Amino acid sequence: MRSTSPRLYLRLLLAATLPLILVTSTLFPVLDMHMETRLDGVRDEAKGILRVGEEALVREINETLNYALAIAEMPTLQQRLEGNLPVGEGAVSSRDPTQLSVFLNAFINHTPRYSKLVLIDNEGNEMLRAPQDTDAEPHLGRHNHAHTDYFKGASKLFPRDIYLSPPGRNLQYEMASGEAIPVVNVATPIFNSQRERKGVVLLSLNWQHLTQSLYQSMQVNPQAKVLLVDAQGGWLLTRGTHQLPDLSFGDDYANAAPDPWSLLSGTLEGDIRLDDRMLYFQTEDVRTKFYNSLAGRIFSTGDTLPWVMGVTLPTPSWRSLLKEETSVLWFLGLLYVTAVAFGVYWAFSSHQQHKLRQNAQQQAAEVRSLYEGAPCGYHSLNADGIVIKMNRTERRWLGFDADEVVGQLRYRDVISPDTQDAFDVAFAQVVAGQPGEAECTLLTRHGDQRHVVIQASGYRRHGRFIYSRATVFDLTERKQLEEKLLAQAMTDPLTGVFNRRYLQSQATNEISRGLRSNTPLSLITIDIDHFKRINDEYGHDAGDEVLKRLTTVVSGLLRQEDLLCRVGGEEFAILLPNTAISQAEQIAERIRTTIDTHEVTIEHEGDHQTLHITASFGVTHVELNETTLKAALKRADKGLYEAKETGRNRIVVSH
Ligand SMILES: Nc1nc2c(ncn2[C@@H]2O[C@H](COP(=O)(O)OP(=O)(O)OP(=O)(O)O)[C@@H](O)[C@H]2O)c(=O)[nH]1
Repeated sequence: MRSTSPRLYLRLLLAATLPLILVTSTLFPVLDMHMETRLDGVRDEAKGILRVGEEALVREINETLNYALAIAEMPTLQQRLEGNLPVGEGAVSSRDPTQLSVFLNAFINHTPRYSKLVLIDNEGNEMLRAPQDTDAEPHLGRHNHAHTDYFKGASKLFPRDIYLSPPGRNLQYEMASGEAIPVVNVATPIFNSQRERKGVVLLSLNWQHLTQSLYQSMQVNPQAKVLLVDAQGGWLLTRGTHQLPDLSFGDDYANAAPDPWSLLSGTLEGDIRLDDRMLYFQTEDVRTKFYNSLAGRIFSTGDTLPWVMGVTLPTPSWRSLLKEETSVLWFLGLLYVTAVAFGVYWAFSSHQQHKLRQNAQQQAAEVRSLYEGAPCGYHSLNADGIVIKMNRTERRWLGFDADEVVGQLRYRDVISPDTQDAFDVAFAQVVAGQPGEAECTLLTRHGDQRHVVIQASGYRRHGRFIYSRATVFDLTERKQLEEKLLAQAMTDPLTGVFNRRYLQSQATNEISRGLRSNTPLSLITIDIDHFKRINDEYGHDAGDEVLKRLTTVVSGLLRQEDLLCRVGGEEFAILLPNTAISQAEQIAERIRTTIDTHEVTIEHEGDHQTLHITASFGVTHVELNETTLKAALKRADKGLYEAKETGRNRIVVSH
């Protein structure tokens, strides 16, 4: 339990976090695509607004160019320049009362995009000015424009070519109604009908008016913010950006916003993300981008062209996207909850499975331990009798390691030759589908023998024998016990010699052996004389002692193959294989003499008593055609009886 709980917690944690990661990683690209689509929409809208602004800008500039050209080609204007001497010192054109002057004044007054119109001769002298009440620029000494950029620029141009003074930081200011307004000067040369250069006409474009019309045209979306910067990063509008609201004309946008500027200045067209806004921009070069214009070529000086024009619009945030896509949110939530539910189910079920697996493993280990350490042997054999499995107990009996038996050992080879037949029969039964059992002797690696009984059955699949499963019980102890019990059953507990039952069982063997070898078999019966007296005089224990001593003495006089048995209380019998009756008589005599001369010392009432014992004997032969010892015993007893009757301590042979 100590190790499974953290495992469960870990699984639950995984169940909660993995779905989140999976769902997010699956749906993020979809939402991201949504976001991209929105951004594309914003980009398209910005492009559209920029297009409108660009048209307004180009229109304003083009109209100015066209007006400048139209004025330059007015015959009266050319005549004015040809027919009059240049205006001298103090003789300003604003006081010219001619019809031309009236016309031009009216034109300027009714077109607010222009702040002034100036007619300049070839020497730079101002010939005419409209409106008349416009003060001459303070930097123009004596109304001479000879040193101005527009005069110098336009003086070299061909007909219909235009000079555009560089706006931006070079914006020129002039006073109008007491305030300094920025202007952009547009100048074009004036030629007469003989194509002689006669002077220059200057038209000043009120930049404030232009930017105003830009704002009006571009603020289709009230959230749109306009950007117009010259090539040096000079700010060209009256209002600032969303991020830099304090910017005003001529300010250094490049310095104030270096990051966007580095991108703006290096690319012709594109978009940039500025925090929560998108800036769409493109370069505008009014020198080349003109249409519906009568102008030839357009020139300018300085390095402030082209301008960069742009518009910023707010970009959608993730929050706003999700707010709009509530169905997606619901779907996400549902998906996540379902995934977590599945995850939790998985965590619990796999935890349960883990526990079951652990239990199964534990049980398997227990079964394996029981199999290996069982007090009996287990083994499995394939159809060829090769060991495919054997438990530790049986391996230990045989003295082999696992790798020496599995797939290596033919089980029949460890069975003693005399029990191999029994094994073969039982194994054949098992292979045939019957249970088989055989008592065999196993030959161990160390040369020992082990008596076992093997009980086996076969494992079959689709009616085919696959392998046998055998239980091997060790019979050694049982055999020993049996032998012990048998020995006990056949032995006289007092004297340790065999009893009557054993004598009778062995007699059959000895009779048949004698028959086979054609050798005689004799029998002696012995009965201690007056044994009752010993009991009576010295006690039963003393009698027992006498019986034991006598047995020892008699045993010492016999051969290995002779069989001494106690057949009654104080009566003994000796079966003598390969012994003729005459030899048996001699043996009986030797025993009788030994007993007679052998004194037995016993303890009686604290004293040592020496007893003289004698015994009587009956001797007979065993007929080899008899199957039991019954008749021989009877004959011997007859002789014994006779010996008793005739005085004891004697031998009587009965034939
Ligand atoms: N101490 C002892 N006495 C036994 C045992 N078995 C039998 N006896 C005794 O042996 C005696 C046999 O006596 P009897 O059959 O009358 O014969 P006997 O006294 O030996 O006299 P004879 O055979 O005629 O010489 C009995 O008193 C039995 O009680 C025994 O295992 N131990």
